Amino acid sequence: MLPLTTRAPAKVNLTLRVLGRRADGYHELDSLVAFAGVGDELSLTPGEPAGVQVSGPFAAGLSSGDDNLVLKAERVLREEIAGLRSGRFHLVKRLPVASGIGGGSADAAAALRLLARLNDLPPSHPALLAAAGRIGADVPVCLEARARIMRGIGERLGPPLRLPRLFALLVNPGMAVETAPVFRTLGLQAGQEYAGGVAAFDADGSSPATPASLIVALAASGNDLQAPARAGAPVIGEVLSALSATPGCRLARMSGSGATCFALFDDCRASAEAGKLLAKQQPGWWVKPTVLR
Ligand SMILES: C[C@@](CO)(OP(=O)(O)O)[C@H](O)COP(=O)(O)OP(=O)(O)OC[C@H]1O[C@@H](n2ccc(N)nc2=O)[C@H](O)[C@@H]1O
Ligand SMILES: Nc1ncnc2c1ncn2[C@@H]1O[C@H](COP(=O)(O)OP(=O)(O)O)[C@@H](O)[C@H]1O
Repeated sequence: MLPLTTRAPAKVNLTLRVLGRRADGYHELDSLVAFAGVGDELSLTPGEPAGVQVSGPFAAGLSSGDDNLVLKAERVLREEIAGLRSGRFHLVKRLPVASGIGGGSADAAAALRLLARLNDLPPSHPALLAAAGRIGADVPVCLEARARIMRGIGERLGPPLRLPRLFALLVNPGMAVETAPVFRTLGLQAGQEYAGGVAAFDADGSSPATPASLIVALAASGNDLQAPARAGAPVIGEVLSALSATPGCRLARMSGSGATCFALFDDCRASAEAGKLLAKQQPGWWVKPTVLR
């Protein structure tokens, strides 16, 4: 049987506000999430022996064992849907691992979408969202991979937003950053509220209509995890400085818990030129011009 395929686009937290810490230790967030043109690719060949094979530029160092989030997604969905049909996955890993752009979450969400197709489950089947929430905090927003406000620990999703296209440059300095220690560095006790900065804009209202007005709204907000991540990985400060210094950069910020940062530009020529410049200055960094939407 022919493989089923899907893309697993990178998630970018355009803003990320921490509102407090829950009794279970997880943090309440308010984050405007968008998705990039760059991503992993996942395919599923029905009927073949179970497992995942990994290839691509970031395959090294990523396990193809049970801890791969693709296989975790399959396991969790199997617990929700008795008699689930599956097969062998092939993951082309193009996104840096543990990098704040949710590559693993995107892969898990992609696996859920492929399994839904194979088992004739509609995309709105409640088991898919239930499974997504059990796999990881970022997986629900990656299921549909459309821009929206994400709240709670990631399970409360606003309606899809029609954001103007943003011309962006994504840069990762090649340092994996674990998420949990970054949250811990905020130093919040269970039940404590956090007076972070302002949210980007009201999730239920309309978003700014032009890229320029959206960038102005974004600039008034921020990422509350940026300072704690920088404290543990000072190279993030170097990435932000390098991005801010590129001609035409309107905003430079970290995504998620880092270390990937993004810069926003007025057009695709400016983002491409900035990409060429940075790739020359820092040949060891992952540098990707892309469109966020
Ligand atoms: C920070 C964010 C922002 O989108 O992105 P990344 O940096 O991972 O891309 C996410 O909230 C990450 O989501 P995800 O990576 O799925 O997190 P999980 O695997 O569920 O949790 C990893 C660890 O992060 C902490 N965690 C995660 C989410 C959250 N809202 N509060 C937390 O305190 C917990 O310590 C948890 O044990
Ligand atoms: N398919 C996968 N892709 C990326 N990371 C994975 C995958 N499966 C398991 N992981 C593990 O999940 C953790 C988070 O990875 P990732 O989603 O890339 O991070 P982030 O959300 O910070 O971008 C990493 O420690 C990685 O080893």
